[in-house]
Amino acid sequence: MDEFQFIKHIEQNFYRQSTIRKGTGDDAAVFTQNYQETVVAKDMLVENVHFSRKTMEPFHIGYKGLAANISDLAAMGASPAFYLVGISIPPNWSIKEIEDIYNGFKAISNHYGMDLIGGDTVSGNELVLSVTVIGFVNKNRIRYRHLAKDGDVVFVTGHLGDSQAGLHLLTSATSMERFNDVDYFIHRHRMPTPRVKFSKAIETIPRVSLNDISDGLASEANEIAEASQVDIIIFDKKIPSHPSYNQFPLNDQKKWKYFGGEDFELLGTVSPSDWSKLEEAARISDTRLSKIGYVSDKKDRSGRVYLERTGQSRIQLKKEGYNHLSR
Ligand SMILES: Nc1ncnc2c1ncn2[C@@H]1O[C@H](COP(=O)(O)OP(=O)(O)OP(=O)(O)O)[C@@H](O)[C@H]1O
Ligand SMILES: Cc1ncc(C[n+]2csc(CCOP(=O)(O)O)c2C)c(N)n1
Ligand SMILES: [Mg+2]
Ligand SMILES: [Mg+2]
Ligand SMILES: [Mg+2]
Repeated sequence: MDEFQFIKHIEQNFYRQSTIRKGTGDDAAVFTQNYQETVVAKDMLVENVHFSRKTMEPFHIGYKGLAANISDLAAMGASPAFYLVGISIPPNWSIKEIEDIYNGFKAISNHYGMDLIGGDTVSGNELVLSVTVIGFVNKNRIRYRHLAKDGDVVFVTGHLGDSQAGLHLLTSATSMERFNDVDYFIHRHRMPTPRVKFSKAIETIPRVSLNDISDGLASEANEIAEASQVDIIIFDKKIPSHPSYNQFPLNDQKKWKYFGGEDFELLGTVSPSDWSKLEEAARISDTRLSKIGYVSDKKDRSGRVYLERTGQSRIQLKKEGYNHLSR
């Protein structure tokens, strides 16, 4: 199969989005849009950085590559519509394996009614995916990070630390039989759920600041605090974790839930007067929701995040976490 046959092979034969005028098959894609805001994001997945052939099957690579991108749309309040895929294919990957990556894309794109409308195919030494997603959101419902205000409630969806726990189970030398809920943690690592349902369910709330957790809670909370120029206080004991999470070494538990990343949960802030609406949205979207802290209303704020631990002094939670260029 050559490059052009490959493209023919992965093209969709019908489109779900009615706004599409031209998908794949010309020099570029064309879609029409009139009243909503268009939201665009790109995230890459690189062999031996984001995954190894030991930790992920090809299907998972495609699934997670698109899930990470959809998560950024959810973090802006946008509904996913389109995606484009740049792929560099090494000679030692079979066409069957590449097809399975695309089966991963198809599985999750199907779920959100998304269409593949373009991309690029090249050969290379390592498998690299560069995915671009496009979504839409109503003008006054964009969930910028800079929207946090004094006195807001700080919340997070789901459980934190699961993804790195899953990676640990996949890579550590100790036998998996020693652990409970192995399949759960591995699934959370390989096939994370972007919180689109929750993001749509909170549409009735006028102001929410939101960030998705790709680099860890500490990093993402600092991004909200810096962008909004507020101080955030987080309660250590309120961080939600899976009932079996306490089976891992204490140090790892702490490391993964604050600095691990790849959980793709949503972290945000909302006015206390809208908290009950948020709870209702969590209920109807079947999403776990936890109140984990608050935005300080003191005057001397500096865009920092602090961690409150029972019986111990308050410490600053620095912007540490997964960082590609920390060298
Ligand atoms: N190489 C680049 N060129 C142009 N803009 C970039 C580049 N890398 C990142 N950005 C932009 O910087 C901002 C922050 O990107 P970042 O990747 O940190 O956010 P994210 O996608 O939410 O996190 P993550 O990649 O950890 O999932 C975004 O606006 C992004 O588009
Ligand atoms: C084999 C293997 N080794 C390490 C990791 C951990 N990891 C890689 S990228 C990342 C943060 C998010 O990246 P980005 O900022 O690009 O979204 C994390 C936690 C992994 N998943 N697989
Ligand atoms: Mg990114
Ligand atoms: Mg993000
Ligand atoms: Mg990152």
